[in-house]
Amino acid sequence: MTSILRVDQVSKTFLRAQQRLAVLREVSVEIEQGTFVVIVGPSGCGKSTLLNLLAGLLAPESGTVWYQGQPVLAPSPSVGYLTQKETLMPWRSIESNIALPLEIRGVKKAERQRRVRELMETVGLQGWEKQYPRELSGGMLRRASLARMLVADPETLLLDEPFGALDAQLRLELQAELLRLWEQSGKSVLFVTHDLEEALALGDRVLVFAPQGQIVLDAQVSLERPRDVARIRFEPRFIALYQRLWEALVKARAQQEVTA
Ligand SMILES: Nc1ncnc2c1ncn2[C@@H]1O[C@H](COP(=O)(O)OP(=O)(O)OP(=O)(O)O)[C@@H](O)[C@H]1O
Repeated sequence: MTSILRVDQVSKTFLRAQQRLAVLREVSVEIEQGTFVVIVGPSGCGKSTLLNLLAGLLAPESGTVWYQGQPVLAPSPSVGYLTQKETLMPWRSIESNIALPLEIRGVKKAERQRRVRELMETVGLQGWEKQYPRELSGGMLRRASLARMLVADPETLLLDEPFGALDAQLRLELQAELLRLWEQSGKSVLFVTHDLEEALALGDRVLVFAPQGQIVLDAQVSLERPRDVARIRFEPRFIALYQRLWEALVKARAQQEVTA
């Protein structure tokens, strides 16, 4: 299999209270084309920073991030990024927020409208086209952001805790929808979550990060597909994998306490 994303010996620091804080230290990881890879790890271990580097929003201090064999120097239309924080524009209606990536690419209005309607239906937001972000619940805003990320059909998706704030039912619905989209499209996905059940229900592979992006476990999730996200958690193999992830996470947290 060919890797679509490659992080090669990447380090990143931030300045905090006049001190250099090492957030990623010589991190190397490869993501194979078409796979669904999940990252879990304690808060502050550098997951979002890694996604920012992969999205071309930050530059590494040393090492290189590669996308399809080219160094990443700026954001690319081939890579969709759903950040942890909502970034919908408050002055634009939901449909015009979702249409924005197509507008930027100069897609004609009729085609924009067709794609936006299609995506709004996919994420269950039909009827909310003319509303503004302030009129939507947190879950609906997430769905709108998901639609905006998908509208221009990027080949690789970076998702940072996309379903964290949703109620359990909606979360399962959107997980199932994302899996369906992914299974039909052959896209590559890198997904960050704190929820181990979500990681195992979705991923082909789960990476457990410790502080500074150190990988304490790289686990293949050999559960059959397509998956029923609601039921898969009751399978014995799922439970065994959950236990492995949990133990790795405990180890990662212990390292965090040592470095804190
Ligand atoms: N722009 C910045 N300036 C200074 N420090 C930063 C900046 N961005 C992130 N950090 C710090 O870098 C560390 C890693 O942050 P990051 O958001 O990558 O962690 P994370 O693993 O995604 O955490 P969480 O699970 O809570 O989202 C944190 O200590 C954070 O405070």
